[in-house]
Amino acid sequence: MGFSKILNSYTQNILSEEEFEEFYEYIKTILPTTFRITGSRTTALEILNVVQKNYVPKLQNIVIDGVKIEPPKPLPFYPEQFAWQVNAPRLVVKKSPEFQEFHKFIVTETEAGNMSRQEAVSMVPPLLMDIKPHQWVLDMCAAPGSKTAQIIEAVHSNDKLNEMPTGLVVANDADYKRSHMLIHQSKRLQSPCFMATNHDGSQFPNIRLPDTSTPWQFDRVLCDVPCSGDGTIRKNEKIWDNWSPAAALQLHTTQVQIFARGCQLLKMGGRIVYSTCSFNPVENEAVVAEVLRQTKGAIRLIDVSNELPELKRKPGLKTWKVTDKEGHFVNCFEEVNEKLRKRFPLTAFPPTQAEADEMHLERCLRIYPHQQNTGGFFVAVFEKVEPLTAADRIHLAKMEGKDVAQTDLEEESKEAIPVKRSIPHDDPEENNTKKAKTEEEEEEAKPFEGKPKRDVPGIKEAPFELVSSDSEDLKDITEFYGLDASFPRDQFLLRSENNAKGRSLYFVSSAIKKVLESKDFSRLQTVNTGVRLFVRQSSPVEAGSPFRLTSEGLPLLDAVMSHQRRLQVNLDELRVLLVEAFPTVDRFLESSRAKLNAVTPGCCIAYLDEASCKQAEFVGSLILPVWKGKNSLNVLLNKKDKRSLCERLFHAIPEATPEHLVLRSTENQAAADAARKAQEEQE
Ligand SMILES: C[S@@+](CC[C@H](N)C(=O)[O-])C[C@H]1O[C@@H](n2cnc3c(N)ncnc32)[C@H](O)[C@@H]1O
Repeated sequence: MGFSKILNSYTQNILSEEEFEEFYEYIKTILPTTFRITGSRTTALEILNVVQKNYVPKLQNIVIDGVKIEPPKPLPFYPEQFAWQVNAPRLVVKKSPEFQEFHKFIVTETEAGNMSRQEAVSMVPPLLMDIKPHQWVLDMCAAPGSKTAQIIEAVHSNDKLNEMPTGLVVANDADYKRSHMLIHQSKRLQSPCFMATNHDGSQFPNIRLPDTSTPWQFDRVLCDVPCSGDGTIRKNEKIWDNWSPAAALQLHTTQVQIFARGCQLLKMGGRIVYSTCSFNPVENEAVVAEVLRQTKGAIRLIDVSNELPELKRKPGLKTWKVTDKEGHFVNCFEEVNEKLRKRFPLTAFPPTQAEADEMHLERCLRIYPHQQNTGGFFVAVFEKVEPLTAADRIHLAKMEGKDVAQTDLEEESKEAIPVKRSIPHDDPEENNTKKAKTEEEEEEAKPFEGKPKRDVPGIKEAPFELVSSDSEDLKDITEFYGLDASFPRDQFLLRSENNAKGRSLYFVSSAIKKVLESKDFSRLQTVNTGVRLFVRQSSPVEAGSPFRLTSEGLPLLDAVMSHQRRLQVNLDELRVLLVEAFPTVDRFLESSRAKLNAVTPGCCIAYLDEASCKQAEFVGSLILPVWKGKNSLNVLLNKKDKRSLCERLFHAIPEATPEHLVLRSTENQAAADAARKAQEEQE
C-alpha cells in the first residue's frame, strides 16, 4: 500500500482535480526551513534585532549560478516577526558565504535554545488558542513540546521584572520517555508556571485545588493528538513508502477520547483547540463531529476566519468517504463487509448534511502545502458555551451566586477518575534530556506508531515537596545573596539529583504551588516542575553560601538580589569575562577592581552597564552568573550559551580552560567544579 492510494483519496475526497495538480507539485519539493525565535521575550527581541539588522540586509541580492536567491522572510501570519522562513537549499548555503554565515548563526542559536526549528503550520494551533498571561493552560499531547514552548511564551508575554504571570501551563504526554522531552523545553524557557505530567490524555485526573471545592479546570486546552501524519509528507520520506489509510481508522477512537476528556477539563467560556498533521477526514472532521455529538451543545465550533488573516486556509469538509486498507472508498458503515466492521468505527463516517450544517464543520481549518509553501495541518477551535459536567454546573452556580445543587456535588465526586501514581524513580533529567535535545525536531512531526510507552522501569521521579519558608538553607541564601523581603520564600521545592540529597532548590509560581498543595497531588504523575534557582556545591566551600546561582534562575533573582553580590561590567570587561578562561581581577578596569576585591568569594550576578547595553544595541539588559574567587572570575554558563553570546557580541570563540588553571588552586577547583556542573546539568 503506497502513496498512490493517498493520491486517489485526495483527488476524490479533498481537493478538486486542478488543485490536486498544484498540491502534488508542492509535496514533491523540499520544505523550506522555518524557525521560531524563542526563549524569554528579552532574548527573543535581541535575536530578532540581530537577524533583521545583521543578516537580512546582507542576504538581499545573492545570486548563485545566475539565479537570485530569496532572502529570509518573516512568516506573514506569525506575530511580531518571531517566525522566519528560509528557502536556501544546501547548495546555496555551500556556495554563498553570506548564507553560510547565516546558517552558522542559526545553528549556534538553536544549540543555545534561542531559536527552534518548527514547521510553519505546526505554529498555528497555539496562536489560535488566544492565550493570556493569567490563563491556566493544558497541553494534552505535548511531546516533544514545540507548541508547549509557544504556550509558555504566550503565558509570559507580558513579563516585566518582578511580575510573575498568574497563569500556568501543564504539558502532558502519555509516553513516559517523550514526556521527559518537555523538561528540555521548559528549561529553555525558565518558567516557574510550568509542570510536565505523564498521563493517558483521555484519563487525565481530576485534581481538587486547596482553596476551591471544585476540580481543577483550564481556560485553554490543546489536543494536538497522535495522528497518521500525512501532512508531514514533505519532510518525512517514510510517508511515501509506508502510509496507509488504515492508521487513521485505528487512531480515530483514541483521538475522540482525548478530545472529549479535554472538553470536560475545559472551564465554562474557555477555548479548546483540536489539531492533527493529517489530511484524513477520519482523524479530523469525523472526530470533531463525534465530540460535538457527545457534548450535546456544550461545545461550539468557533468561526476564526478573522484570526490570523494572513494565514491561507480552506474550510473543513462536510462530507467525505472513508478509505479502507486497500485504498478503496467506503461511503457508509453499511457498505463495510460484516467481517471487517470491527475495524471501522461507526463515527468515522460523515454526518448527514443537516447535521454537518448545524455543526458548522466548515469552520474547521484545512491548511495545504500549496497554499503558502508549507506542510499540511488541520485545526479546529471550540468554546465551551454550556455546562458539560457537574464541575461546570458547580462553577456556574458559584459564579452566579446561586446555591450549588447537592446532586451536582455528589455527581462531581464520582466524575473524578482514580489514577494511580507510578513508582518513583531516579533523576529523569540526567537520563533523558540529552536524548530529547537531539530527537526533538524529528519527533515533532513523527507519525504515531503504536501505543504510547508508560512506566519505564529503572527511571525514578525526583520528589516535588515544598520547603518550609523558614528552612536554614533558605535563611542562609537570603542573607548571602541579600534577597529582598518581597521574594516569596514559601514557593521552593528541594529536589534531589544524582542521588545527592536535597541538591537543588526549585522555585514555583503561586498557581503551581496550589497544585502541589492539593491533597490529590499524589494522583498526578508529575515529571517536572519549577525553575532551579540554587544548587548545592559538591566541593566544600571555605566561606560564603554552599549554594551557587544558576543561569536559568537569574531572570527571577535579578530584581530581588541586593547590590552586595552584583558586579557592573562594561563591554570590554564583558569581553574579558566571556572570552578568557578564569581572568584575574587585574584584567578588569581599575574602577572595578575595588568592588571585585571587596566581594567575598562565591557566586555573583555580573550585569552590563547601561551605556554598554546601548553601545551593543541590546534591547534589554544582560545578566550572567559569575563565580568570584579570591583573585579570579569565571562565568557560569554552559559551553553552548557562552559560545552563542561570544559570537553574537564579539565575533569571538571562548578560550578553553587551560589544565593548569583548572588544577592550580582550591579556589579554581571550586569554580571549575561549579562551571563543569552547570554545563553538565544544562546540556
Ligand atoms: C503529534 S504528537 C504531539 C506534538 C506536540 N504537540 C508538539 O507540538 O511538539 C502526539 C503526541 O501524543 C502522545 N500520545 C499518544 N497517545 C496519547 C494519549 N492517549 N494521551 C496523551 N498523549 C498521547 C504521543 O506520545 C505524542 O508525543
